Amino acid sequence: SEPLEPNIASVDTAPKGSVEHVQKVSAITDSDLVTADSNAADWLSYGRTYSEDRYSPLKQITRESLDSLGLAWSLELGTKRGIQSTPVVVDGIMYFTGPWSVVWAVDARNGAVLWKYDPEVPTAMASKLCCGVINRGVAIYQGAVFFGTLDGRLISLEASSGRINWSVQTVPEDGFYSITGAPRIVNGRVLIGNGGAEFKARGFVTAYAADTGEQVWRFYTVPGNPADGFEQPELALAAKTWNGEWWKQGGGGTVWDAINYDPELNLVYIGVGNGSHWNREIRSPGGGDNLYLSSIVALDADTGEYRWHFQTTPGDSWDYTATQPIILADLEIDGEPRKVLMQAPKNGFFYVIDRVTGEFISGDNYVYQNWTTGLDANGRPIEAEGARYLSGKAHWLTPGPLGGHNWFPMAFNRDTGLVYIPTGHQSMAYSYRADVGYASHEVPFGPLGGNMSLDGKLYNEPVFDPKAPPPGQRSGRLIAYDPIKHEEVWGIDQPFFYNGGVLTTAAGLVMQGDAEGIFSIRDASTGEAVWQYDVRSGVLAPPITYAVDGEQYISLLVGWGGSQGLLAKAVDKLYPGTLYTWKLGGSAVAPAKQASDMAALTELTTDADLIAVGRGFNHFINVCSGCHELGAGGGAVPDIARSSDAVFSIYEDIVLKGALASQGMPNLGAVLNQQELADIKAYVLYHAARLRAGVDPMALMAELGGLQYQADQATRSKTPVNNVKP
Ligand SMILES: O=C(O)c1cc(C(=O)O)c2c(n1)C(=O)C(=O)c1cc(C(=O)O)[nH]c1-2
Ligand SMILES: [Ca+2]
Repeated sequence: SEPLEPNIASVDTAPKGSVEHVQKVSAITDSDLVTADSNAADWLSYGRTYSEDRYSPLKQITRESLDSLGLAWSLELGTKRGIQSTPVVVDGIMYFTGPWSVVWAVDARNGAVLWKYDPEVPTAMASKLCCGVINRGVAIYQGAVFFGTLDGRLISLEASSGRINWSVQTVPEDGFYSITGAPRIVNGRVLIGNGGAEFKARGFVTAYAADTGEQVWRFYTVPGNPADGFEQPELALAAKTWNGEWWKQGGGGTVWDAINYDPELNLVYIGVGNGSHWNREIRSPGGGDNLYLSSIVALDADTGEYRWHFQTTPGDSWDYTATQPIILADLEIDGEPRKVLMQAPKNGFFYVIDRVTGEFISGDNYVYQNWTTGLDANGRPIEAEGARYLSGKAHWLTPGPLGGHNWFPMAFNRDTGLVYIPTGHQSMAYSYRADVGYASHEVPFGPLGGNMSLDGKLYNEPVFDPKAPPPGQRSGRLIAYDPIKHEEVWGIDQPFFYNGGVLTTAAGLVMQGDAEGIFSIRDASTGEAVWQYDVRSGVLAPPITYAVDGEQYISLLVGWGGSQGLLAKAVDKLYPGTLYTWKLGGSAVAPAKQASDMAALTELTTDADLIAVGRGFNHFINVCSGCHELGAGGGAVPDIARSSDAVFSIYEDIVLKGALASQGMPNLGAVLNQQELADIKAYVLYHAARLRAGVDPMALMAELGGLQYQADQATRSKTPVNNVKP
């Protein structure tokens, strides 16, 4: 018999989807969350259970029954921005987030929308985000739906109606903080982190009482100014690993994705991000490990007090965050049962850590990396010569700042013992010249400010590694990794760098959507694709599976965007964001009508010099790129490089006078002057011309990084070019 019925309080009398039904089934308790593993039918929290292994016990959909798998329903979401959310499902009611932190409640049997809540994030917020207007999901508990907003609010909604219970501002309002990650529920509290370490942030995670929104505890990941005193005793110790006046730039260490909980140990595990600035030499001159950057930190769930930490990348200089998803598992290692946590952070090593003590068990490369020659017996990286790029040369390092693995959830299958990881291969020339310094203290992003370029060759002599992916080349690979034998069991190469998160099931299946717009179900033991469906837009989000009324469903949110979607297209046709759901015998037809070919790139040309183009690129990144995905095709937000001549003819009115303010394009008259606007136009037309000439988009990014640097050099003695405040 298959475990297809939820073991949470079900309602027999009220019809599914009615207020009475939703009220009852969304009244999730702590015990429902602790026993979520035995509730095969539902998907109660971000990673399905507290272990966040994304392993579903459902097995109605098998290799054998796949022949009859078909679309049950689909729902168009009216957006063309990136979608990363993991839906949660309880007794046939599904909740998820879309772009701009909008929340949806739908009937999981047919896609009927029960309610939708738009927190009305100010559109100007887009310029304070590294990676698009994305959100990774909600938490449900005691009749409420919790989620974070891009502008830093944590909101509780009534699950049955979408009406607001409470809302709290979780970050300083004047900063560059944002929330993209999903909240987690721990013992009556809602835990939420934030992002912003590419700008100017000091990381922290906060616990709020689920019923009132009152703050219970907050844990800062990096020390502030010692003169102000330390909020937590271990920060005094941590401060000894920092130098200079790091607090002026916040230090970084944002907790923007992984938060796990082990109910038995009553420990919370947080994944801590990169430094701000990226380059330690600027952030903390003279060195230091810079605790707790790029670490996994264990906290007491009740008090938020520090218990232990494991630092994956001491003294991070590469944006090697350790925020990547964490999976809790019980493994037998050298004949001993061990309670472990597993993570594949950006730095290219797959870690198995004792989650009771923080002891390092193993760390192996899951992708090619060249910033170390390996790890020592305690898991500390042995840095390769030149890895800190202080030599006056540009060092071609892999992984680059997008990591060997980013936020895309991996999955662990207890039956095969394998971890399925969506990995990526890419490099960057990290480079620094002390004589250049930073032009901007607001935006320490890769190519900005002249300390790093995307390929470095225009101003610092590059040191290349022939084994690392060369400039402009990025690819993906879904791997099945054995955490005990330390080996890849199978791997599927993928042409594009970013592909979707992963789900695995007790039927021996692994599921993932990819950047080409194909959703694949694979044999978990061999990787063989046994079923595929064309979802027609690049996929970022992970699939989930659930059961209602004895039928198993698979759902996947589709919508291309995020940090890669801002730069590069996935497929040539643009479809609106869509939620697809399949079941055995499903015969629904996918919506077809709204597909549109991309508008052609403009053929207008520019006679501006390359310095103006470099300046324009700089302004574009600071002011425009939060919304406009240049050259990528555009979606709800038009691609400026594909504007019509008519649009270009009123370009100044649009940007400096608010001609399209009613359609969401802010009036930037107070932000940009006419010269800056002319530079941006020069850049846009240059970009379009280079793409029309067939230049690879990633190689073009590298070229533009160099032009930006030259422009910065040219204007450095006069006005800093990087000081535009959005
Ligand atoms: O340092 C940060 O605060 C921060 C935040 C985020 C985010 O909130 O999405 C990303 C990153 N860093 C980051 O380094 C990164 O590679 C990244 C990729 C994405 C994405 O959505 O595709 N977000 C983020
Ligand atoms: Ca980052």
